[in-house]
Amino acid sequence: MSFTQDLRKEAEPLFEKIYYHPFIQELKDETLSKEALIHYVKQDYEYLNAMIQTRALTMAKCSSRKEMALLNEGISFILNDESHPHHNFCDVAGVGYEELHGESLAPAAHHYSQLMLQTAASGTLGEALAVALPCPWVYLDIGKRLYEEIQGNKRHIFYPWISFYGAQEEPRINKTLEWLDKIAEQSTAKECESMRKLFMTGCRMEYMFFDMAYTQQKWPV
Ligand SMILES: Cc1ncc(CN)c(N)n1
Repeated sequence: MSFTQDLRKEAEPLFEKIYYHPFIQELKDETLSKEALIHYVKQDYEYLNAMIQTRALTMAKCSSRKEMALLNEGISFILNDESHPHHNFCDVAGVGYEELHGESLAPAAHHYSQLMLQTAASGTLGEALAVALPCPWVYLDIGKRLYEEIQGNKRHIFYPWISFYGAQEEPRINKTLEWLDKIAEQSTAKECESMRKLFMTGCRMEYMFFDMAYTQQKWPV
């Protein structure tokens, strides 16, 4: 089993917990509250800014144009495409997208963003890739499963969100998995352990992010 296959196996219970979080289940049932949708978009817009910066910091650690191009694709995806699922949520909630920009980060989104940025700034290339891997990987899993469950129903109110994440990022994720496997092959057991821990924490933060949106988590003081 490759390093990333091991990661995916270890994270299986977390992927399950995320999929069965009420945010995702109510999204599937088209009953998710307007407040949760709005809180999610506000926080995710800022989180994705941090992800762009994370990718840029990671790029500074690359040694080839091929590696840089892959990270660049990830940045372009966020800048040019990832507003589509946000627009879907805004349309359902009946709010304008631009109205939701500029929010300060709630505790879970703050912690997740800082973890990625700090790892990308001061960690190794492998650590930077590992901490940012749950972001596309978890959403691909959710999108595929939801797409199957709604049987590709285009009239589902969240069809644009579901179909977007069910397909778009797969080729790039596969390239990243191969890349991380190569890095792991050349790393010590201690370095692999650090990548593993960061990946698992990233998965936990994906759960926390949906929970934050669902409960509309804010700083209590
Ligand atoms: C928190 C979070 N994680 C992942 C994704 C999917 N790129 C996202 N939009 N937001």
